[in-house]
Amino acid sequence: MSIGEFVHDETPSSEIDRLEALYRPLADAVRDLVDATIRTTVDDATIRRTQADVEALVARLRARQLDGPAGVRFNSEARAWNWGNAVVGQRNALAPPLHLVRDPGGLLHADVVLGAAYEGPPGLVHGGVAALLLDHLMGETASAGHSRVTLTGTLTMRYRRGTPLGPLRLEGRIDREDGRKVYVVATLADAEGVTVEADGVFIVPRWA
Ligand SMILES: CCCCC/C=C\C/C=C\C/C=C\C/C=C\CCCC(=O)SCCNC(=O)CCNC(=O)[C@H](O)C(C)(C)COP(=O)(O)OP(=O)(O)OC[C@H]1O[C@@H](n2cnc3c(N)ncnc32)[C@H](O)[C@@H]1OP(=O)(O)O
Repeated sequence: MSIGEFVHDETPSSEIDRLEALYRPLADAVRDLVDATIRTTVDDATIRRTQADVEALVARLRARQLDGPAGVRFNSEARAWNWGNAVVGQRNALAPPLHLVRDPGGLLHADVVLGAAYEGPPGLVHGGVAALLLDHLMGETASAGHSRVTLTGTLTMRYRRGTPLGPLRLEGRIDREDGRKVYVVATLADAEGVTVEADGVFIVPRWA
């Protein structure tokens, strides 16, 4: 099969910390720009002027850039960084981003606030976004603290009721394992309780 490489990169963790602290506020500002673009009600001239400003900023950043996506890199200290990841990427304004917390006992959880950029039905989280976030949390759950690589094999969602935009919690845990197959269960919940239940088979690929 073909997959981009996990690249061994000897950048020290302290330098990764410094770079993340540099880029995170930029990604936050771009995320805010996305939200503002959806919700603004300013006049036409202001929209056109803002578009020109944003185009100038894009040109400034593109003065020097990677040829392709950011990929996943890791160093000998077992520090991994995947800055472009659609769910947790520290430099990706499309990612909420999810901050995953590993609890004693094997549960993995994340608290997140989803705004206007993640809307599907009016006022509700897009079903595909719910699946995106759950998929990632479940993949990380199956990978057991990056001790192994797993890929999503099959993912099943049960949407029990609409998930309102706003503060949400995701939780995942390993249900059982069978050879290279890791069965994971997870939930997405608002303050009133579970809105989406997911179960999936995550597979340690033959090549890993
Ligand atoms: C190397 C250095 C590593 C360093 C790592 C460091 C840091 C890592 C840091 C971060 C990681 C970053 C992100 C990861 C976290 C989350 C990402 C979210 C998850 C995703 O977003 S991931 C993308 C979507 N995902 C795909 O893109 C998969 C495409 N697909 C394939 O890559 C293959 O298809 C694969 C691998 C699935 C199987 O390939 P294979 O050759 O290994 O499997 P094989 O045929 O040997 O089957 C073995 C047993 O699994 C059963 N089985 C097979 N396929 C199944 C399926 N689909 N569903 C249910 N069961 C299935 C068989 O029935 C058999 O079962 P049995 O043994 O009982 O017969």
